[in-house]
Amino acid sequence: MDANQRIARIAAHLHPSNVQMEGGSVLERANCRAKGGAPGFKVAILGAAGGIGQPLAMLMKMNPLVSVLHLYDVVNAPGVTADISHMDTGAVVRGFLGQPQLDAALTGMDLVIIPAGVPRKPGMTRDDLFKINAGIVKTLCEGIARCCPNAIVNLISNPVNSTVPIAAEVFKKAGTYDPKRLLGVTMLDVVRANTFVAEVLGLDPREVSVPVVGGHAGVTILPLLSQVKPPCSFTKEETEYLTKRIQDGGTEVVQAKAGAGSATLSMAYAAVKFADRCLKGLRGDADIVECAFIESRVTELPFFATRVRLGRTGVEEIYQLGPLNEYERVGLEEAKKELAESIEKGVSFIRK
Ligand SMILES: NC(=O)C1=CN([C@@H]2O[C@H](COP(=O)(O)OP(=O)(O)OC[C@H]3O[C@@H](n4cnc5c(N)ncnc54)[C@H](O)[C@@H]3O)[C@@H](O)[C@H]2O)C=CC1
Ligand SMILES: O=C([O-])CC(=O)C(=O)O
Repeated sequence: MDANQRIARIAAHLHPSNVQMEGGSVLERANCRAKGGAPGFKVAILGAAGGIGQPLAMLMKMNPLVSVLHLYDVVNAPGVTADISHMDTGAVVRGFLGQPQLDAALTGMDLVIIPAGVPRKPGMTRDDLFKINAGIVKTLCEGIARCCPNAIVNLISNPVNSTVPIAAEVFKKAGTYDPKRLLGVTMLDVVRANTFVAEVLGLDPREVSVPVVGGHAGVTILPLLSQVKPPCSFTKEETEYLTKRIQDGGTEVVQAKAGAGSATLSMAYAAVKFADRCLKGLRGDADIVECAFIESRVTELPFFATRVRLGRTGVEEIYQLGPLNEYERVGLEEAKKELAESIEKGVSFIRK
């Protein structure tokens, strides 16, 4: 490239219309750069302009495993894309606005993260979001089936206990379903459990690991405090306090935000932590074990969150629950009752 060409290119970059949106010549340049850049994974965020989406996009732009980052939303995708694209990290960022650009956003992706949909307000349950979010997840998953059927999907939109079964049914209908690649994100429950347990034990949360199984709503969130690492024991009061605090962590934030939404920053942190583990699995790293809500035979229910091993093909091993104490056995029965209904609601939304 000679000096004139370089200047023309810089000038084009400075022009306001030069936000890297789908369909322009800048996209072609970005494509060239992406090819010449560091090898890495292609990641799309659907709902990238939202409360979770924006910090999630920022943190994914900082992830060295990502070479291309597609930001899709039905509003404000150009603004968020322009902003994030100025970060001097490796990933090339492109924005996609509205349904007509969904397919372009998804084509070629290795990992799709979905935080699209409405959040709770005080007094609502996650299930109250079903009416709106079920349709959003359906539409987005139809796009994934069309454009990147082999991508790993990290589903964040609530109610996760129903949206994951919805996604599975959409993929089955399209003939693209692979249960190893569909994961409901329950990482925030683990992140909260690690934090609250560490507080009680007087430890650094980074030293604590709490398996959280079941699902992602109220009593379906089942922390296995008998399996905490490092090994420890809790009094009955501590067990009850911790279990309830972990189960109600989302509501704690919804109430504190008083109508301005639900957890966004801690969720973006948890989503990036989880996505990074999925990418490391895809890369072939060994011993990548995390909790996720997936198709499972660990219980009689078709979906259940447990610890899973992630690898090149997604979920490569699903771990059993391990020994439960009496408190956890009672909690498990309660969790399964509610979970069964939420799963059925999701399945019948597509099969109806
Ligand atoms: N799995 C988990 O642990 C958690 C899940 N959530 C859930 O994540 C979802 C998003 O939460 P927030 O980011 O706080 O909400 P938000 O309202 O701030 O953002 C949602 C974004 O989705 C976009 N959107 C709506 N319809 C869309 C469509 N058809 N295609 C693409 N984008 C679309 C909106 O334009 C908006 O930018 C909610 O359902 C919330 O309940 C929230 C926290 C934790
Ligand atoms: O509570 C909510 O509505 C959002 C959520 O899932 C969480 O923070 O765990």
